[in-house]
Amino acid sequence: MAKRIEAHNVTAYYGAFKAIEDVSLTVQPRSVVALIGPSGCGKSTFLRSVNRMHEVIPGARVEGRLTIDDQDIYQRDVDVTAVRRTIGMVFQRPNPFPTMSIYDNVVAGLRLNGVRKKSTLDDACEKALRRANLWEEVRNRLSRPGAGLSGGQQQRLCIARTIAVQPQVVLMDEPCSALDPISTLAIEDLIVELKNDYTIIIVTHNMQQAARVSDRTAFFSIEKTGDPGRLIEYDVTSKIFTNPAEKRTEDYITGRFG
Ligand SMILES: Nc1ncnc2c1ncn2[C@@H]1O[C@H](COP(=O)(O)OP(=O)(O)OP(=O)(O)O)[C@@H](O)[C@H]1O
Repeated sequence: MAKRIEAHNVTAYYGAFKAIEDVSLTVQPRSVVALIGPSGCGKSTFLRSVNRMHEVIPGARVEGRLTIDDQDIYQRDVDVTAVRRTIGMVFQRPNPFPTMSIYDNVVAGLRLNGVRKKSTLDDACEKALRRANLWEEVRNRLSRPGAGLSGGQQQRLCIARTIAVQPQVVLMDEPCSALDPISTLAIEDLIVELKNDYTIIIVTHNMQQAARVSDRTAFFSIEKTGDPGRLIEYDVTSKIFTNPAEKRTEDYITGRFG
């Protein structure tokens, strides 16, 4: 199920502004990669280019090659909706559909894909909620609004909604930044578990989080304001945090800059 992601010289623009330049990296299937770096260095931009969300912004475009198991997702004949279905995304703030029940939130994507059979939806709902470590907490209130859950539960609901459509890659953009420490640890445990089935890329400002959940870490940075973000160093997470090859990485992780 999980897929390998390869970026080759990915450059992304917002109109004339080049936000990231020549980013090349490979993410192995069933692994977690953390993207770290100072604000504005292009972590979210890179993340959104992996499921073709970047181009949703007017004037935004991507150059270079991005492949998912050798399929170039920017090729002209690629079905963008299919790409986004394969590559799920979890955002900074939990964003359950506010008027929908917990159940309807989880199966929303399946319904969009045309699944109507109640038993199929029921099974998928339970499976996704179990996978997201939320089933026991919500099994008796599936018809209640998703918006009535705590922040941490809402984020796990959003993860359940994302995995219900069986993506192969899950992108997470600071998924814990709005959560308390206990909910954060629950999400981190979940990320580590989900790695058994999915390829995961996570943007995080929290170095301990990157160290706890990721196999590899990519450090992005910018030289000066107005310059594009670049990938400075990409390596096994323990190496990045204990013995980075680049001085700029060391300065960042030790808090000397950024
Ligand atoms: N919609 C947009 N239109 C124009 N420029 C944008 C847009 N979104 C981001 N940018 C710019 O692109 C650059 C990279 O932004 P991005 O959000 O990818 O950085 P980031 O590393 O994720 O930052 P942060 O850690 O603060 O979330 C920044 O200079 C930012 O101002």
